[in-house]
Formats: sequence, structure tokens, C-alpha cells
Amino acid sequence: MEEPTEQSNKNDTKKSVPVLPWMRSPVDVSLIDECPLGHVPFLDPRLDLALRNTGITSHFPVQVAVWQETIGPGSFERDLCVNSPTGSGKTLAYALPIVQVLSTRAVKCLRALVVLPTRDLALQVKEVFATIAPAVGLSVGLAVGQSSIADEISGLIKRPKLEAGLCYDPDNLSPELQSSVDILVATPGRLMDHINNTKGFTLEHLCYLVVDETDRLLREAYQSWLPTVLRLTCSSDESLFRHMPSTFGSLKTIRKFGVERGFKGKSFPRLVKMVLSATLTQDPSKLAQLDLHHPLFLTTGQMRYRLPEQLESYKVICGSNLKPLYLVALLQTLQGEKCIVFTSSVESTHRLCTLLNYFGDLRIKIKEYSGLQRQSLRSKTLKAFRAGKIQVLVSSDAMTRGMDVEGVRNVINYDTPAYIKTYIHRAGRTARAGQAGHCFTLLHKEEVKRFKKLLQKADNNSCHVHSVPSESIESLRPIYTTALEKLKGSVESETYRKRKINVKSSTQGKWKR
Ligand SMILES: Nc1ncnc2c1ncn2[C@@H]1O[C@H](COP(=O)(O)OP(=O)(O)OP(=O)(O)O)[C@@H](O)[C@H]1O
Repeated sequence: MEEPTEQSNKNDTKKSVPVLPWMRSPVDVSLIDECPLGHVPFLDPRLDLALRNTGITSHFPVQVAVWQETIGPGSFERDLCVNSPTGSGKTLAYALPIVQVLSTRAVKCLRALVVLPTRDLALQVKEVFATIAPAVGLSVGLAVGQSSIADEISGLIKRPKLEAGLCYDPDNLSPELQSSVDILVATPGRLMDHINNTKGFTLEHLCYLVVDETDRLLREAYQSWLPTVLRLTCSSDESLFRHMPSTFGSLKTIRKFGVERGFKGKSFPRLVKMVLSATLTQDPSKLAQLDLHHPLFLTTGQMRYRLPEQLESYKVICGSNLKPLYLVALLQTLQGEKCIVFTSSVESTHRLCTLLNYFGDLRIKIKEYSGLQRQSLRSKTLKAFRAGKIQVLVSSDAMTRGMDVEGVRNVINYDTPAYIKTYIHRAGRTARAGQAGHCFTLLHKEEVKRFKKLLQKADNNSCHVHSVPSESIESLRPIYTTALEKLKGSVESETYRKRKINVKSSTQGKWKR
């Protein structure tokens, strides 16, 4: 699934001028330097230590910028919209301030919710929280449908012993139920399941909402998860004002000054929102869905889109009938370095991966990773890829946004991306965290001009030609012919099998009727 374009893309090749006034005066993250951990103001020493234990010794620029607006001096006064390149460290940018601010909490309840579009991404983000939250006594939960709903519920809700006196809010919760987690990382579908069906699951104490990969999440309604979350976290006062005539409009500003939701008789701050992406939407109607409070826009440089600094882009020009040969020759020159090959659909992902595996002994382990597969198989593949047991992943777009795999040095666009957003997210699987990386795009001659225009939208004027020696192509021809024959056979037998299954299920249907 490719990234659709937006109206404002007309402006993309020039300095971007957003429609929304608050987006026109952003904090420019490119002007901020990295900051050694020892110089990060107010950083809890326990978190400092936890970060150092994972090898982190400084804050990346986007983390410095978000820290300033959350912990100090900004104190979470404004909602944040962060547009920062792939691999720039956005996850820790929001995870660290949330964990620090919740570290002083007196009672356990669900205070922070992070929503991501896919299960693998949610698992990845949970891992980031899990490296820092336990250091200050916080627990992180996961609602993604990885385990059975019953197992997930037992991880999220606990039944404390009444004599321990832990039931703090008898008015609102059934006395024996309370949250086991302070922070929840969720996908929208499972989140909605818990909201609708899980006894004791409540968002009424929520203080922080993070919408990661915002543009992707806003594109899909997912059972109206966002309006539901906003409604459930809205103060009773505020929901009252919402339905009042405009003369009461000024009263809404109560929210700006903090105390708006009751929490066991005490005032409680408003729900703070942080929304992030490497390609954040600037579409006012989409952003309006988030009901942002006095938002602050943090972006990197003046262009709308930006590629990682250490990324080198190359084009590989080849005839369309020879693409698989060029791909194999390219993979051979990469000598088993970790690589992701992108295609434009789940079907072509499957076909290409099958074909590559018929190429005889390439001495490269190649696997498919796509939405056609079962989640358990995808997770297994991803684990093996992370561990280096697989060197090449052939993938469709839908699965790879935000994916952070250590050591991916190369990305190959087997099919040319139609949109700059797609190019950014694909290329962004390499050159992460300041590391070097290459992105190769296979193109026919006729595609070159359009591709050049596409890259200009991300201020990328240096995309050199990468040439593949014709001898390499010629030497692969015989084996390619054999591989194609095998692929044909495999496609035929798969089609036959599918047809058989369809016939079987329709016959069973008839009998049932
Ligand atoms: N301060 C830091 N020092 C060193 N490494 C870091 C730091 N912050 C983050 N990283 C590493 O940088 C990598 C990229 O981080 P992250 O996944 O948060 O990027 P991102 O901006 O969310 O990218 P994307 O837009 O693709 O989702 C991760 O491997 C992470 O561990």
C-alpha cells in the first residue's frame, strides 16, 4: 500500500508553506545540536543510567527539542507535532519525557497511551519503553492482539487484595479491578476491543496520548478509535461546553490553564498529545481530528520532507524484462549485507521472493515479509532478520513504516515508489541514527525524469547512477531462465491449490445451507 499524496504537495518542491498559521512558525530541529546525557536538564539519574546501559550517551536533536517542550522549560504546556526524518530518534523523544514525568506517580493507573498502526511497530516501541520505564518503577503494557484476549487482559488488569487497601477509586472502578500498567502501547483495533469489552479498562486517568506515524493512523478510521479516545478522555466540564452555545466559548479556555479533569478530588492536567511522523500531514482537516491544544510544530529544516543525512541514493537503470537479473547482480555485490527489497504489492512480493529463491545458490538467505502472511510468520521472519539469520527481506510497503532493524545497510526499490512519502519511509529503513546507508532504485529509462522530480521534493539532488556490469547480467541469464520456469510451475500449483480450497469451502457452504 503506497502513501497517497496530499493537496499541498503542489508546494513540495519549494520551501513548504503550510496552511495552518501555527505550522508557519515552527521550531527548527536542524538548528539544534546533540546534547550529552550529562547536560540534559532535570534528567532523572535512574533514567540516565538506564540509557547509558543501552549505549546511549547523548540526546539526538529531536530529543533535545521535545525534552525542552516537555520536561523543561516547556512543561508539557502545548501539544506537540513532530515532523522529523526517519531514524532520527522520535520514539525516545516521546518515551523519555513521559517516563520521567510519570516516575513520581503515587498510584498505578493507565496514564499514557501510545498508538501505532501495526503490531510489529507497537512491539518495537514497547521495547524502547521497556528499557527505561522499569528503572523508575513503571510498567508498560501491550495491546496488539499478539496473545489471546484473555492473556492480554490479565497483563493489563489486576485484582488487588482488598486488605492491601489498593483500591483507590471505589466510585469509578469495580473494587477488585485496577490497571497493571502505567503506559500502554496499542494498535487501534485491540485498543477498541479493550475499550468496548474489558472490564476495569479505563482511559479516565489518561494524561498523555501519543499518535506515532500520525499521517498513516489518520488515514484510516479503525473503528473510530481516535474520536472514541478523545471522548473518553475529555473532562466532563469540557464535554458539557462542547454542546453549549457559542456564548460559552470563552469558558473553554479553562483547559489552557490546566485544571480541568477531576481525579479523586484533585485537579489533574489536561490530556497532552504528541503526534509524530517523518512525513507529518499538514492537512488542516486531518489535523483537526486530533483536537490539538495550542500546538507547537517541530520540524527539521525548511523543506516539507527530508531524507536522513547519511543516506546515499542511487538509480539503477535497466529494461523491465531484466529487472530480476539486475536485482540479483546487485544483491551479489552487496555481499550479504542486510538489505530490504521493496515491491509495490503483496502479490509481487511473493512472486519476487519465490523467484529469487529459485536462483540457485546465491549464498544469501532471502525471505518474504508481507501483509499476505500470518502475523506469527511475519514476527518470526522479522526476528530472524534482526538476528542476521536472514540477509534479505522482500517486502511490501504496508509492513515497513517505522521498522528499526539494526545493521540494514541497503534498501532496494524493485518497484519505483509512486510518491515521495513512500520513498522516504522505504529509504528510511537504512541510514538510521546517523549511520550510513544506501537506497537503490531500479528504473526503466522512461521513469528517470519522473523519479528525479520525485526526489526533488525531498531536496535530494544527488542521485547517482549505479551501473551493474553487463558481464554479471550475462552470466546470470541461464540460471534466470531455469528460475522463471520453476516460478511458473510454482504459480500454477498455487493457483490450483487455491481453486481447490475455494471449491471445497463453497461445497461445504452448500451442505450447510
Ligand atoms: N540518543 C540516541 N543515541 C543513540 N541511538 C539512538 C538515540 N536515540 C535513538 N537511537 C536509535 O536510533 C534508531 C532510530 O530511532 P527511532 O526508531 O526512534 O527513529 P524514528 O525517528 O522513530 O524513525 P521512523 O520515522 O523511521 O520511525 C533506533 O535504533 C534507536 O535505538
